[in-house]
Amino acid sequence: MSDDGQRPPMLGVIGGSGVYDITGLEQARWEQVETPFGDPSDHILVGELEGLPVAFLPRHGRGHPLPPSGVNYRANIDALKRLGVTDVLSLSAVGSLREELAPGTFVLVDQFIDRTIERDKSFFGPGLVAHVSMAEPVCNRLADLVERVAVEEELPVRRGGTYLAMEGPQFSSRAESEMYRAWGCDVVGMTNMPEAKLAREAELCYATVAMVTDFDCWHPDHGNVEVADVIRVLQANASKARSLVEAVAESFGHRPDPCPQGCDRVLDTALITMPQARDPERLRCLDAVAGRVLTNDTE
Ligand SMILES: CSC[C@H]1O[C@H](OP(=O)(O)O)[C@H](O)[C@@H]1O
Ligand SMILES: Nc1ncnc2[nH]cnc12
Repeated sequence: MSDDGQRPPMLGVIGGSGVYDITGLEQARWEQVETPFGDPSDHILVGELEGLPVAFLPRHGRGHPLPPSGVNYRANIDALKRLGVTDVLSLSAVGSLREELAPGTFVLVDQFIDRTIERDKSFFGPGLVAHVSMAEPVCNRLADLVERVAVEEELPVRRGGTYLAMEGPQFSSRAESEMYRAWGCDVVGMTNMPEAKLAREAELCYATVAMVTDFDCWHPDHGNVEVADVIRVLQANASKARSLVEAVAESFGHRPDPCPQGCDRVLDTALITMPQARDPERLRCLDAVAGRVLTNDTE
């Protein structure tokens, strides 16, 4: 932590389907990180990119053993924070719900609708209750940077869009797909919730590059989505995603600090349980996620 209380920048990258490593890391090593919430999806690849400390975590594990509902999202976010990560860039495969978002498009989503039902969605709970705002779930500072770099790299990028997070693992029925379109959603995936909620609770800046791989099942001129389509499009785009990560790391140092949106301070106003009613066991588990605001409780 620096004199002004800021943690030095460190980029965390969560790779989704088809992105199980990143390139260009110096002093790269896979590290095992233990958390009070269980095991992360895999060991975490730590190193430096363009002088910036970077941590990469494959969301489904190397080789993709974990389904979307089996990912331990709390452990993943806790582990990244524990390593010193300040900003999380999520790379995610999504289906398109819009004619103009063709496969190959990189969408910098700015909103989410959470329809997942089987996941631990909060670090907080009995013994320490917190309510963070999800009104603006994506960090604009990070998204601005990714957009600028993507434009420089001449990637087909679109700023803004709503990501519908479904439970899966089955893809949507046509009625569901049409309903998401009627709701004004732009893309559909299975993983960004509760990931974005947990990143917010952990005071991490979070942004997603949603890489469109298919038209789900609503488009009359395209067949229904299959895994093979997703992988084929992702393989065609994986090198673009990797060079985007390298370029983001290169530009990362030149940014205002602290986060203008306040992502790194949300817990200042979120805790509601009075100090005398807090559960010491819960506090111990929150050492990485919320240690900044709990130092008096745990001393
Ligand atoms: C392989 S298609 C479905 C799968 O792909 C997406 O994963 P991720 O967001 O980690 O790239 C989607 O959410 C599903 O988990
Ligand atoms: N059509 C789709 N639905 C849900 N998740 C996806 N990931 C990639 N394509 C998807």
